[in-house]
Amino acid sequence: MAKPDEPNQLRPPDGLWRRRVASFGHAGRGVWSALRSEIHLRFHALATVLVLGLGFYYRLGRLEWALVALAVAGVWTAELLNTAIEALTDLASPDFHPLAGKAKDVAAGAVLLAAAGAVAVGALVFGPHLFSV
Ligand SMILES: Nc1ncnc2c1ncn2[C@@H]1O[C@H](COP(=O)(O)OP(=O)(O)OP(=O)(O)O)[C@@H](O)[C@H]1O
Repeated sequence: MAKPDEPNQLRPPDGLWRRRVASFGHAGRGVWSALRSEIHLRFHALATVLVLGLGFYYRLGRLEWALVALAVAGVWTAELLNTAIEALTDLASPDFHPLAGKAKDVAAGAVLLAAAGAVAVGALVFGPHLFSV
């Protein structure tokens, strides 16, 4: 245990804490701004609420929740990165450029893959609950 007159190695300086808290604020602002500008994200928010509701209704097990959480987080992550890449692409290349198109297409492809994975997880996790008699 650190003595009172010794600097505590485990505790970052105050400025660092402030910056960490500020980073959370920036991240939250990013999600909020993407939610406001992207209709797809609002759809994901609705789908997330529905999936969480279904999960509680069917009393999913721990592993099932883990899979659902990963699938939901995967789609949100892909969609937020896609939004960021679209914004950067529009900034860097407002005019038509094949590379700008490629960047946007690849980012959109990531969303498509994440969404396909989430659909598969949803079918495998909720299917047996929905169709069991
Ligand atoms: N600057 C550009 N240069 C070349 N192709 C582009 C450019 N901007 C967009 N594109 C092409 O048009 C497609 C659609 O781009 P857009 O910016 O409208 O995104 P989007 O798919 O409509 O996404 P969102 O609906 O989330 O805004 C891109 O995937 C890309 O193929």
